[in-house]
Amino acid sequence: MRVQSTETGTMTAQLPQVHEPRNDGIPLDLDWVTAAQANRSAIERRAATLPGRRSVKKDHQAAWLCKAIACIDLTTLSGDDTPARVRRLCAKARQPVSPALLKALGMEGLTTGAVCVYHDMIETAVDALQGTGIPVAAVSTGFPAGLSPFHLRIQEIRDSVAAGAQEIDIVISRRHALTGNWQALYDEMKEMREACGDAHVKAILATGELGTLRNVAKASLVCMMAGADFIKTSTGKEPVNATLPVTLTMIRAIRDYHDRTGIKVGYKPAGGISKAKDALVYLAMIKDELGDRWLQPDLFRFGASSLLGDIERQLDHHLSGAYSASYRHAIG
Ligand SMILES: O=C[C@H](O)COP(=O)(O)O
Repeated sequence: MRVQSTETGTMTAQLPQVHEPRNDGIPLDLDWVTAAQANRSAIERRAATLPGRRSVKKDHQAAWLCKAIACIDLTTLSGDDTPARVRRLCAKARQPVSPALLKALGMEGLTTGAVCVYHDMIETAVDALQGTGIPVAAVSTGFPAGLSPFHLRIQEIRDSVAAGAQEIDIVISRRHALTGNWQALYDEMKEMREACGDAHVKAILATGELGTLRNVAKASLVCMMAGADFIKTSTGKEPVNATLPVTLTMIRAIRDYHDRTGIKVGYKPAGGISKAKDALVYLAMIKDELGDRWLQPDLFRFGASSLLGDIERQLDHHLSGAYSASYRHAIG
């Protein structure tokens, strides 16, 4: 059996990579930013209907779960990270589920989208992923608070790129959004994007600290105008991380930006996404709001440390009819 279809159309778990032009950004358009709205009650009503709306079963579900794996930034961001833990994570990224399972699903060669680590672990990860094509993403700029001196944050980006990170997850200064200083946010983001060079940059908004969905919408637009390749919800360290209302707000900003500029920016929900069924809701929402093109790793990622383990468990169940113990899928 090969898992290649979904309930609503054909989809392989790893579609051929299409290369979009990067988002080089546009001048800050304050009129557009100021006019951005987010109707919290309407967004929350819509978000509340999402989990029950689309249910995918059997082979369709397995295809969507393989798609989710291909879009995971498999993450470890702990104070007690060690090279050995990062090497185990990289082994999991290379072979996210057991060879027998992959063979049965016809998904040999499936990998996660990236491995995401702190700066100090980049070289270990690059070494462990050699020959796989799996990029290393690094959280830089004084993650998670982003409050170290600005020149050090810029230097950290440069150091992370020099160490081999192909993707840089930066954190924005929340105070710029909270005080409505959109020019400062734009300038900061632009300088960070420049420091990344050819490495792609994901702008972490830390939405749980931005106060309102309207701020989330505005900060999303400003970061895209300043050249973010992806906008990302959270560090995983805020009290509230990725949510469905925040996701609707951010992906509608992405849609708006695409409608007006023709440029596609990626989306990364991160923090607290640990269940396969939640991943399916996110994928269905992306399909509905942005379309199939965004269901590829160059435009969509999950930032997650433990989601892969639950997906593996569900795929195991799909083939064997029985649930394995979660300790069998410890990493990821
Ligand atoms: O960017 C990724 C997040 O830090 C991962 O969060 P998580 O550990 O809640 O999955």
